This record gives sequence, structure tokens and C-alpha cells, in this order.
Amino acid sequence: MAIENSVIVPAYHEKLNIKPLTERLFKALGEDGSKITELIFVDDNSQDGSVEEVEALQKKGYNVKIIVRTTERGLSSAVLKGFYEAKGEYLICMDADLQHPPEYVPELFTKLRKHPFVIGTRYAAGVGIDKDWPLYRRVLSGGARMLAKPLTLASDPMSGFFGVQKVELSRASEGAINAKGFKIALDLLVKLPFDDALIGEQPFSFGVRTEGESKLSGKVMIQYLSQLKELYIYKFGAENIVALFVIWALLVVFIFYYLFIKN
Ligand SMILES: Nc1nc2c(ncn2[C@@H]2O[C@H](COP(=O)(O)OP(=O)(O)O[C@H]3O[C@H](CO)[C@@H](O)[C@H](O)[C@@H]3O)[C@@H](O)[C@H]2O)c(=O)[nH]1
Ligand SMILES: [Mg+2]
Repeated sequence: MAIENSVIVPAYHEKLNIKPLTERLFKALGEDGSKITELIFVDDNSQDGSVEEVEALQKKGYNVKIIVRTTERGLSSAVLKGFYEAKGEYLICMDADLQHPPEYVPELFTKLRKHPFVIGTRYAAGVGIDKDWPLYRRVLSGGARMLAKPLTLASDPMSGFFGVQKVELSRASEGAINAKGFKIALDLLVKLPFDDALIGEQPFSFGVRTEGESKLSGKVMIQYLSQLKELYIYKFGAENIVALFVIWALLVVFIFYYLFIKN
């Protein structure tokens, strides 16, 4: 049967998560879903046994492969690499560390047949973020989300759990997508030419990592700020950027006044 669905997983030092993710994903897809789905890990030369882990899963019959890059590093560029190598028309990106539960993937693929882009969101009724996700990560994520608000109507543009139709990717202007940093979904949301009203959402509960470590670093945060600046200019034009930052500054002062000074 032809492959219709591709699941792309950026992975760096994720050996211990590869097997449980693969088994849970194909179990969730069931027999019919598994026949039309491929799983692709894009690893940046971790040399931690990830390749051997994938080979063992292939021997068991899973449609899984691993692309090992040796000259590039980075989450967003790894995702784009996987998207361009994928055979499926329907592409889903998810993290390797099981913070994005594979059990939501079948529903995401179903929605992706009706929407050009589907974002996995933690901000919807009945779902949320695991109580053990550290406070500093919540604060960082909340701040990052607030700064992205004027750019997209999607409720969780910081999410790394999302789907996009392959045909949409080809509609981005040449070289437009920013492959630096972690926030590839935000870049696609702003730069692909579909209408925001067509964005689908898939509520999901965000788990905590149990194996390996987060790769979020100061460098990734700086890359996010630089990406934000580029996206603001892309969307609103360089001439409006000062006005936008003034509005943001006034908003922050207002919130500060309202929360801490008014009473
Ligand atoms: N190939 C490759 N993969 C990478 C790299 N850096 C990170 N990854 C992979 O990208 C995924 C997310 O990385 P984490 O290190 O787990 O990120 P996080 O701090 O938990 O951030 C997550 O939370 C955000 C939402 O708050 C998400 O937006 C983001 O995508 C990520 O899921 C993991 O599968 C990780 O192995 C890299 O340089 N290269
Ligand atoms: Mg993580």
C-alpha cells in the first residue's frame, strides 16, 4: 500500500525514547493506519546507539527509518529535512521524548485531511501541561507565546506537535522558512500562505520527559528572539516594527500596573 502519512521526529541523543515511541505510535495507528504510515527520525549524529535501535525495530517489521545528518545541527532544520524526504502527503512533526503522546497522532492525521495545517494545542478544554513541568519552563513558554500572539491566531504556536500538508510546503517562497532554532511550527504558520481561519487544532496533554535531557539552551532562546524579529518584519513590514514594539511595551507597563500597583 502507498504511504500517505509521514511522522517526522527530530532526535538528538534520544536512544532510550526511540523504541517506546515507535511501539506506541504504530499501536495507536492500528493495522490499517500502520500500512500507510512511515516514521522518520532525523538524528544529528548522536552516536548513542539510536541507529542500531532503529535497525532492530525495522527487523521487527516497523516502517521506521533514521536519517543521520553529520554536517548540520538543530531542531527546525532537522524537521524540514524530514519533511522534504518524506513519502507521505500528510506530515506530522513530534518530539522524540514522549512529551507529545503518540496516541493523539491518528486524530491529528484525520484532521490534516481537512486542514492545510493542524497545531497540537495544550490550551484547550480538558487538556493541559503535566504538573511536573518546571515553573521556569512555564514562564518562558508563556512569555514566548505572548510575544507570538500578533503573528498567528493559532492557540499554541510554541507547540512542536503539528501537522502540515506537503502541498502547502511547496507554496512557501524560496528560502523563506527560517530553519534556525526550535520554533518551526511558528515559522510555517506565519509564512505558508493559507488563511488563519483554516488552521485546525488538536488538543493534547503535554507530558514530561522521563528519559534523556531537554536541549533547550540560551542559544535557542536567542534564536527565538531573532526569529520573532524576522517574523514581525515579514508580517508587518520594517516600517511598522517600531510602532509594534511601542505597543508591546505599553501593554507590558499596563499589565504590570494592573497587577502590582493598582491595588
Ligand atoms: N535532530 C535534532 N533534534 C533535536 C535537536 N535539538 C533538539 N532536538 C529534538 O527535538 C525534540 C524537542 O527537544 P527537547 O530538548 O525535548 O525540547 P524541549 O525543551 O522539551 O522543548 C519542547 O517544548 C516545546 C513546547 O514547550 C516545543 O515547542 C518544542 O518543539 C519542544 O517540543 C526532541 O526530540 C529532541 O531530541 C537538534 O539539534 N537536532
Ligand atoms: Mg522535550
